[in-house]
Amino acid sequence: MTESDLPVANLTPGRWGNPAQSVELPAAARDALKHLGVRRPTPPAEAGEESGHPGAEPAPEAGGAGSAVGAGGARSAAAGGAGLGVTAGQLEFLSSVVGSQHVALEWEARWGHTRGYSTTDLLRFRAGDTDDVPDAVVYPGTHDEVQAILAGAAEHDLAVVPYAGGTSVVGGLAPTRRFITLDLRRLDQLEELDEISRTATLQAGVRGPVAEALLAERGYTLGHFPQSYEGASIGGYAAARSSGQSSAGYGRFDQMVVALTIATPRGTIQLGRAPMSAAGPDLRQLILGSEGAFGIITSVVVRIRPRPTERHFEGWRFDDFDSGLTAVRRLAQDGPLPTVLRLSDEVETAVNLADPDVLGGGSGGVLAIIGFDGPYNQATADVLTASGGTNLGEGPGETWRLGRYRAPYLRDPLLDEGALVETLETATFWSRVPALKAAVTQALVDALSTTPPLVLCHISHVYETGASLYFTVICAQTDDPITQWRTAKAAANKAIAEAGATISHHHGIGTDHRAAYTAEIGPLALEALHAVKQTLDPHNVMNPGILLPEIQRLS
Ligand SMILES: Cc1cc2nc3c(=O)[nH]c(=O)nc-3n(C[C@H](O)[C@H](O)[C@H](O)COP(=O)(O)OP(=O)(O)OC[C@H]3O[C@@H](n4cnc5c(N)ncnc54)[C@H](O)[C@@H]3O)c2cc1C
Repeated sequence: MTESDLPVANLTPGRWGNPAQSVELPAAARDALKHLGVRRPTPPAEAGEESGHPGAEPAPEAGGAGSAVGAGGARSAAAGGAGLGVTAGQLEFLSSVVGSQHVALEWEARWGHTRGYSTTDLLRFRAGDTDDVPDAVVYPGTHDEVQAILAGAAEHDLAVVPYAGGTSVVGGLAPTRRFITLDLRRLDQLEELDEISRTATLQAGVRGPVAEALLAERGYTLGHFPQSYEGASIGGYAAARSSGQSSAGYGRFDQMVVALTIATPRGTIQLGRAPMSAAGPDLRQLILGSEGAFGIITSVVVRIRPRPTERHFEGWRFDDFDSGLTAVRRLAQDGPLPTVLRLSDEVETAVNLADPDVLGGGSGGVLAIIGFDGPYNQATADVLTASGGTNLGEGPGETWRLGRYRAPYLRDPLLDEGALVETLETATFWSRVPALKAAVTQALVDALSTTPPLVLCHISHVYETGASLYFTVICAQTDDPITQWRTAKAAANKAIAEAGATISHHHGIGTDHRAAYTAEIGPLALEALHAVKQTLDPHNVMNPGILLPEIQRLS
């Protein structure tokens, strides 16, 4: 099975993954949770029930995103009457642009576009928290429709949140004002494939597996495989500077983008006339990572590569994280890099390996995974051997490859059992990696001292000058797990800032990281970004409070 065979997961609100493939927690994991003091919480409130949010109408009988896109969405809800989140004038405007059948006001569609998939988001779903529910969900079908909505948004007093796959884990879909959601799923085309230049023009709503399948038909791959691959979309990858598990071989998503089109409230901008250019600053980089604050990316031109005819994955053992770190740094700096390069620390190795004998007679150590899209490269293996690594063969590599999208499925059953489980990530230069890892781990342990946590860490994105660190935290939930996590996350953010690292390597900023981001870039850089926002979005209709703190709106 390869990525182009995987189906798109139709995510349900508040629970990760393809509902048809939910996973059970292994019995051994349940036992392990007892050692962390994890106890099953009292049954959660029925998610999706109304809780008096000012814009919420009584839940209608059926509907949902699927039926909303179908016939009669706006008409039927409008006929339903009182308490709609949008005014008649706003509804008339939206319907005039996209057609009333592409405006959904039903509760189920709006609830299904509420927030994203951070653990805090999931806990708020479980608590039935209806803050952040959009007033309407609109499904534009063309760039021009997106452009027309943004151009008229201020006049109709609408704040707009673009929604691609909905997998944000940083509060990127929860703005600071009431809003409508523009779901881009109808922008689902491979517009052009230039085999001579090896580029593909993909619309923003194409989901990861669909992009791979469309390219596979022509013998190509994008090579972008984040762990959210089953749900996330091209537009979201670009807007949040995503990085996939094969980044060592294919690069980050922002490195793949050669051109893009963005609709802003002031008009359309097209960037990228050539692969590289000395014509001033690279404005593509201003839009990549802008998380909808300046406008909506409607299509991107990405570099593509021939589909590999063979793939190899294998596991390697190192005595400890430090020796593994030296090995992956050597590969990152002097090569040859594999396509996938991943190093788990001692705790992550112990937690993830059901069979510790994989590492050789229970002697401890840490696990590294390397993968090649294409022929096996013995020179890579030679560097690992010279750095003290032991080749464990294909078994652990294949286990990782086959389970790579399943790990996030465990979060919901863990939450069901009463565990708090969440991830965070950062990046720094090689010389600072050990201190950063120690500082973040200590901050989490201290902040969660009443529910002692397991803190797992791995490296899976490497550069010549540094790497990202990805942490997973597991502990017992307190009675207020949302505050519990926010406190721990604040401590981790502080440790990241004090260590001179970045608040995010690939999850982005959203609302959760906004304060840390503004501190990271400083007041002058923030002012410059606000000036860009003021120019492209003078009435602040785009993603208010996401990425940037809100500024005063022009009247
Ligand atoms: C289980 C899980 C695993 C994950 N693993 C990874 C990983 O391995 N690597 C990684 O990089 N990320 C990962 N993420 C985070 C997330 O999947 C990425 O940030 C992804 O890029 C978001 O894409 P999306 O299509 O879901 O975007 P959305 O969540 O819909 O949107 C993200 C942000 O961008 C804005 N936006 C969306 N589309 C556009 C557009 N066309 N133009 C302008 N703004 C837009 C949204 O308003 C929002 O602020 C993971 C998330 C989960 C839940």
